[in-house]
Amino acid sequence: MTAQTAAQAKERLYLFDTTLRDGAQTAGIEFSLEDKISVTALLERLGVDYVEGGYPGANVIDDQFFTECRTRDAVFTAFGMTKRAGRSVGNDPGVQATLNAVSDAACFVGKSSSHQVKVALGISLEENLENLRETVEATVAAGKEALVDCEHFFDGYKSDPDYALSFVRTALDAGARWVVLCDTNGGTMPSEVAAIVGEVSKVVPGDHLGIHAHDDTGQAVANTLAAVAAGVRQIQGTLNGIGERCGNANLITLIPTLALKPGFADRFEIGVSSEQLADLTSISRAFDDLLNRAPARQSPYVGTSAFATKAGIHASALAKDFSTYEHVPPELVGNERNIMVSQQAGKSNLLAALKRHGIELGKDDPRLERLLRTVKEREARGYSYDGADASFFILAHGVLGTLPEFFDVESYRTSVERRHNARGEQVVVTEAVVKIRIGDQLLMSVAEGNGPVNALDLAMRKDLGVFSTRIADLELVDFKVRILDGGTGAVTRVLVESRDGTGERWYTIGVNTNIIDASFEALYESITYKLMKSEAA
Ligand SMILES: CC(=O)SCCNC(=O)CCNC(=O)[C@H](O)C(C)(C)COP(=O)(O)OP(=O)(O)OC[C@H]1O[C@@H](n2cnc3c(N)ncnc32)[C@H](O)[C@@H]1OP(=O)(O)O
Ligand SMILES: CC(=O)C(=O)O
Repeated sequence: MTAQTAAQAKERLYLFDTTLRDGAQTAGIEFSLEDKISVTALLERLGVDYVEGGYPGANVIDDQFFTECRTRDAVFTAFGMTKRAGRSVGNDPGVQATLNAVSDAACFVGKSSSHQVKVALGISLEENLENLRETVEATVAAGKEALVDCEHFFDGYKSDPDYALSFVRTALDAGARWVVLCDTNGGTMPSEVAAIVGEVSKVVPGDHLGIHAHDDTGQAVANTLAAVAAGVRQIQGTLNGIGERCGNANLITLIPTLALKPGFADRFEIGVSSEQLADLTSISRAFDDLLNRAPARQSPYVGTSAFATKAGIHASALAKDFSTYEHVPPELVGNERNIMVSQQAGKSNLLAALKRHGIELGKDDPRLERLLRTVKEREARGYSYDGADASFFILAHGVLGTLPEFFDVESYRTSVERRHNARGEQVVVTEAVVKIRIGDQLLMSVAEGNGPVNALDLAMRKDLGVFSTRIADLELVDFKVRILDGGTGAVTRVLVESRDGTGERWYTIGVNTNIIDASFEALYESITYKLMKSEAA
């Protein structure tokens, strides 16, 4: 068999991301509308097939999201629950909200365990199947791809296999494209998943079956792989494994396993290209930055420790051949090995990042070595360029000597005053004064804001002389602060997210012991990036 026919013989696996739906059920995580739009962009960068954007009708943000957001390539999916008993689909506001959302597909959850139907819904088993059938038929009639999440499927199958299977069959007969077998409580073992999916596959074609696994025994990824090996062809999961309770199957772990490991890479293909795979580490860390949390160092494939070694014996063997202590080359997933002898790997990483920004450098260019040292020195002080690509772009141009000098902030001052106003009410007034030099011209601006950073931002952008029109559509979307333990005292890291009229979003970073100055640095770089972008345009 030639390589081409071998590739053709591979079966397609479909990746369904539920970061914005099940992930939104994670304790401690609340997505804003802007967060949801940013996560969607990350998911499209990654190359998943389906993006489940949320639950229309459940809250205002999800309603807004489904009117304001679209996906480019992925199937945009709205979530909902099957219609309630005793009313028609047309009279069920929940079902209608899901069907009326602007989306390509609708995924409805229904209970496939007879025990759950009796206890949690309190309706007859037949009514539950009827609710499912009518909901799926309405979805198909609305011109949408229909998916059904079979809630409590594995527990339901263990206690009443006939009912669990009749639920699956009803969904398919009504026109569902996918029926997704859910380990809702997350307690099923991989051997049980393999056996049950094996049984289901005897009566339902695998290319209609999906798996949705929770991580309550730390085996969501193992359960997902067991299900794929036993026949399912759609995988549900989330970025970095967030989700209800202990989380969902982690797509960031599953994707490289499916793409690189024997038993999967040779049998299946996924919609993630090798270039997208090489972006995996960056996407995972950008998502953590968006959540305002430190990435887990020991995350498989993408953690900073995933390819790190401290042991001298390992380092010596690695210097001879990296495969001695690495299960896959880190660059395949965009990570880097972290050992004393790894200067080449660091450079390769930088070369890839520079290329993303249209900067081509030779591997022997001495400026690359200087940039690598600068990045490492700054990361040791608290900078993190994985989630701040625009700041990396500016840093690179600075080190390469190609950073234009648009404007210089000669000085700034912020003040916060708590006082009584004329009516005797207590008010807090914040003000910023900024002196900006553009060539020979000195401009001074004053602004009041909600707080010192807001005032500083407004003052900086109030009058940028000849550059004012070029930043007119610049908008600050988000502002995140994290206190880092720098070892010698607390350091503040500020991440600013900006966008402009073209819809492009970029991230800049500032680090300082002083939160205002860290914010100033991130704001200044955001404006500089925008000016460089407009210059290139
Ligand atoms: C396994 C999962 O993760 S499924 C996804 C779960 N996600 C969420 O629940 C997050 C968003 N949910 C919400 O905002 C709210 O729960 C809403 C808007 C959907 C519903 O709110 P409410 O109408 O106030 O109902 P509430 O949340 O209290 O209870 C759920 C109701 O749905 C019913 N229900 C649950 N699943 C289904 C189903 N598949 N089909 C029909 N009805 C169902 C329950 O019996 C209960 O009805 P009851 O109040 O008559 O007993
Ligand atoms: C649908 C879903 O989230 C579950 O069953 O866990």
